[in-house]
Amino acid sequence: MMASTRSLLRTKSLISNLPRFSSNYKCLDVSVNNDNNITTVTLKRPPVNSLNLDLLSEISDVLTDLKKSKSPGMILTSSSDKVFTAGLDIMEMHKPDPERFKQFWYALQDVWMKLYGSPFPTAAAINGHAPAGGCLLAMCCEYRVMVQNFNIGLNETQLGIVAPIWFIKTMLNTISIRDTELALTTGRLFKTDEALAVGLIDEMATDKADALKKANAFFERFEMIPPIARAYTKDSLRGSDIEDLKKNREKDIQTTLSLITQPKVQQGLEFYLALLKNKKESAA
Ligand SMILES: CCCCC/C=C\CCC/C=C/CC(=O)SCCNC(=O)CCNC(=O)[C@H](O)C(C)(C)COP(=O)(O)OP(=O)(O)OC[C@H]1O[C@@H](n2cnc3c(N)ncnc32)[C@H](O)[C@@H]1OP(=O)(O)O
Repeated sequence: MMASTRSLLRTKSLISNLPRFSSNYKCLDVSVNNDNNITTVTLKRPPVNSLNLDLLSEISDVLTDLKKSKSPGMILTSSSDKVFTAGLDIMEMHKPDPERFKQFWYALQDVWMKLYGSPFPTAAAINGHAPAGGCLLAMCCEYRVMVQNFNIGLNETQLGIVAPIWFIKTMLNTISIRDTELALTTGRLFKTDEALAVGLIDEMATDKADALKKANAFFERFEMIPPIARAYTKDSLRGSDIEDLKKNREKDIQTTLSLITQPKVQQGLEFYLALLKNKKESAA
C-alpha cells in the first residue's frame, strides 16, 4: 500500500473513531494526541494518587470509553513529579466498612480486567514511585518506560499483607518465575535501573517528557499490524488469567475481606500508616 493511501486511511479511521471523554473526571486528565490519536490518561489525585474507590471507578470508566471508541492506544502517567501511584489507598483497607470494601475491591478487579485485557495497546510512563497497586497498574500495560531514581515493585509483604494471585500472575507475565518469587516474598522495591535489569520495565527515561516520548514511540510498532490480529494475540496470552478471576470474582472479594479484617492484619496496617506519618514528622 502506498504511504499516502495508508495515511489517508488512518486519518479517516481516526476521524470516525475519535474517542469522546467525559469532562467530569475529578481524579483524571484525559487528552488525545493529535499526531497519533493516542490517549494519555493522567492520574491526578494528590498527594500520591492512592487508588481509592473514586479513582478506580474513573479509571474503569475511561477504559470502557477507550474500548468503545476503538482507541489506537493509551498511555498511563501521573500528574505528580514524584509518585506514579502509591498503590491502593490504605484508608480503604484500614477498619473498612464491609459494603464499601466490596465495592472498592470490585472496582479494582474491574480495572485489572479491563487494563490487563484491553484490546488496544497500552504503555505506562512511570514518572514517580510505583509501589504495590502502582506496580500492578504499570505491569498491566504492555510497555513500561520509567524515569530514573524511583522505586517500583509489589511490596505487599512489607505491610504484612499478601498480593492476590492475579497480581502475582501479572508479575509472572512480566518477569521470570524466579525473580517473581524473590521479589514477592521479600516485598522488594526495585530502583529504576534494577527494574530495567530484571525486565520489570522496558526503558529508562530522564524525565516525564522523555518517558512520554518513548511511550508514544512504542505505538509506532503497531502501525502495520491489523488491530484484530494484535488483540487476539494479546488475548491468547492474557485471557486465561482474566477468565480465572471472572470465575472466582465473588470468592476473591469475600476472601480478601475476611483476611483484611483480621486483627493482626489491621494492626500491621496501623503500624505501616504510623511509619508513613512518622517519616514526615522526622523529616520536618
Ligand atoms: C496474611 C493476610 C493478608 C491479608 C490481605 C489480603 C489481601 C489484600 C491485598 C491488598 C493489596 C494491596 C496493594 C497495595 O497497593 S497496598 C498500598 C501499598 N503502598 C505503599 O506501600 C506505598 C506507601 N507510600 C509510600 O511509600 C510513600 O508515600 C511514597 C509513595 C513513596 C511517596 O512518598 P512521599 O512523596 O514522601 O509522600 P508521603 O509518604 O509523605 O505521603 C504523603 C501522604 O500520603 C499518604 N499516603 C502515602 N501512601 C498512601 C497509600 N497507599 N494510601 C493512603 N495514603 C497514603 C501518607 O500517609 C501521607 O499522608 P499525610 O499527608 O496525611 O501524612
